[in-house]
Amino acid sequence: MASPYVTFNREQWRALRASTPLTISDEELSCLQGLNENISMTEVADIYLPLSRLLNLYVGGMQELYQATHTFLGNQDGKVPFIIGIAGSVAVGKSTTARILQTLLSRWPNHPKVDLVTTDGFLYPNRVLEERGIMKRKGFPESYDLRRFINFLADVKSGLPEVKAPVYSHLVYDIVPGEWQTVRQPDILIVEGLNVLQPPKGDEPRISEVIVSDFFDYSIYVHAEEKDILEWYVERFKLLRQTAFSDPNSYFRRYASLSDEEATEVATGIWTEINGANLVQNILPTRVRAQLILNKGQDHMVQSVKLRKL
Ligand SMILES: Nc1ncnc2c1ncn2[C@@H]1O[C@H](COP(=O)(O)OP(=O)(O)O)[C@@H](O)[C@H]1O
Ligand SMILES: CC(C)(COP(=O)(O)O)[C@@H](O)C(=O)NCCC(=O)O
Repeated sequence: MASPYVTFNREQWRALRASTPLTISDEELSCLQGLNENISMTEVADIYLPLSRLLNLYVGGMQELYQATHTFLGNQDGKVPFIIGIAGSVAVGKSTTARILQTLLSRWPNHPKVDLVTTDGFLYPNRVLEERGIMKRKGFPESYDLRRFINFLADVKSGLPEVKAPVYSHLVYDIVPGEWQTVRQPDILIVEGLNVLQPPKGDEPRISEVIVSDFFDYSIYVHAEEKDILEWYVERFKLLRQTAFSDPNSYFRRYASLSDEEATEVATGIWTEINGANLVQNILPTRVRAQLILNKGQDHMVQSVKLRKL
């Protein structure tokens, strides 16, 4: 079967930036660096600027279509946000990709308001996970309140003036009761999480079932070799000892005093038992549904980009 994707190497992808002059100010550069001090600015220029140009063309196309409908109907309905889904493993770089795109996309005059929501807010609270005996399944499909997530997306897409998403804290490792993120009719909403391209539950998809990706206007999968992702996961875990784990409110206070060797062992154990298993069983199989795949190398640099032809 012919591949539905066109593959670009770095040079070919970088060249796609050329036809629209895109410049980035020093202020914006330092803002991006502030998101993640490890981001290389070459990477932003070569990979993420062309991607923001592609997305800008898609958003512009959709805005024109909505305008045509409004003209035809003679009404002035509320704005409908363009929704971008970003999928991939724990620690592959979804949040970093999402925040770079949020910053770059908000520079375009026709869609300045770009909001970002992470799907961890739709995890069940620990109390429910404990009741169901699935505390060690955080991030697996059954750990999310899918109905709530779908309702949230439906409300955003129907143009409601204000839609609230629950908030998850990595520090306390639980949903924060009474805390909400409010989405107010952005031009673009980026939705980032492990599960955003997941198919319907069960072996037999029901025809009437709505799935998360039905609400997406565009979808991106961030991919890397599992051995590299594990390395980034362990690295991040070790760094957290000096930051989040040392906080008195941290759920993982006991990890703050681990030696390098112990930290590597604990992180690798969590990876094998939870995040790696979830990657293989539930996340990687969804890659084929993405409209665009970013293939990252060991140094976090994108080596190739796959773009769906249709
Ligand atoms: N483009 C990048 N360049 C350098 N480091 C990166 C890049 N993207 C992610 N990282 C690093 O990899 C780790 C995982 O990234 P993160 O965005 O938190 O992943 P996720 O949201 O998928 O869990 C972090 O330590 C982050 O600093
Ligand atoms: C919170 C997560 C499930 C990610 O959620 P997402 O925002 O992708 O929906 C994940 O980061 C996590 O905490 N996994 C559990 C195992 C671990 O502590 O790494």
